[in-house]
Amino acid sequence: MITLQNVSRWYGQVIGLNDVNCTIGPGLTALLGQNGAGKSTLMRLVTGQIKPTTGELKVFGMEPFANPEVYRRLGYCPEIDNFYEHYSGRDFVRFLARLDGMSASEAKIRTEEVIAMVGMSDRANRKIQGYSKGMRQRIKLAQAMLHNPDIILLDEPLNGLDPVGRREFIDVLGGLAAGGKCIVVSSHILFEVEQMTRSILLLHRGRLLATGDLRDIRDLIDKHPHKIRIETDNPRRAAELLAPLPNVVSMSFDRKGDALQLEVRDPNSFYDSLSGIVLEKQLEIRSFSSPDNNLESVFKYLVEA
Ligand SMILES: Nc1ncnc2c1ncn2[C@@H]1O[C@H](COP(=O)(O)OP(=O)(O)OP(=O)(O)O)[C@@H](O)[C@H]1O
Repeated sequence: MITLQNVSRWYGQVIGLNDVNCTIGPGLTALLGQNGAGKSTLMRLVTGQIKPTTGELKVFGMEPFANPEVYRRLGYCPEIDNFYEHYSGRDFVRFLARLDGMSASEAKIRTEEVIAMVGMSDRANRKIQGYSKGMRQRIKLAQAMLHNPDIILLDEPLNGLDPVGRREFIDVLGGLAAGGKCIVVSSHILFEVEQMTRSILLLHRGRLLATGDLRDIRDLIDKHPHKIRIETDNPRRAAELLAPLPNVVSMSFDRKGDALQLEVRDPNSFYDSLSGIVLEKQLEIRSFSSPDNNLESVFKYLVEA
């Protein structure tokens, strides 16, 4: 549905997207990258708001810039909110349906359909100004679906959502993708994307660093020693019990003496062994965390790999 061939976009002296080649088809694809990676630039290019400086961009086989034929089949949820806050969600969506050219009765029917698709039927009469972030995202998505587009792009839709809201919204997106739509979602948070899809485009400083299955990238990361921090009242005992495990590469104590830092290979099998030891030897652990489980580490691994 979307193809980019050697697409670059410059903003004066600044490069927003650098020689990107990719195709995006039906299903849910995540654009993953840190701030400034080029995610919004790619979305603005695909939605025809800006033109590539060089290269060829096709959406449904056509150039999207200033092309209403493409716009009719695209839905877009920008990162910013731009609602009439004193409208109810239902009135807002119906108003946009009318702007889209639907008759009053068509607009009424279609509004109910899209509001139901995003699970807002029972709450859409409340004023938008009192909505949670999750409800705002749902209404934004509802209005983007009014004209039944084949491609829907959402810029950082999970920002600020609590875990329940995030799960629910991901389920709504998953449902649309399963129905054959092409859903493109940008995010800068790795674990958010992992909950959402396996299909990713990894952007870094305007370049496409990796595409495909997130699990392959995970495997690549897991080949490197993985840092794990275990907080416990007795780090020495923890060290004694964990040192014999085959995947532990190194260990050090935290200066305050209440944590153990480890480097392990194959973190999943380490976690399996850890839970066995905790139960069998009654090792008390307050918390454990993996400072490596973030996007920066992914880039570090990929760039250095
Ligand atoms: N209108 C603009 N004028 C000048 N530079 C821009 C403009 N828009 C984006 N850029 C630059 O292009 C690069 C890519 O920005 P872009 O907004 O696409 O990244 P992003 O991944 O969406 O990041 P963010 O999550 O911060 O929006 C950045 O270096 C940014 O500063």
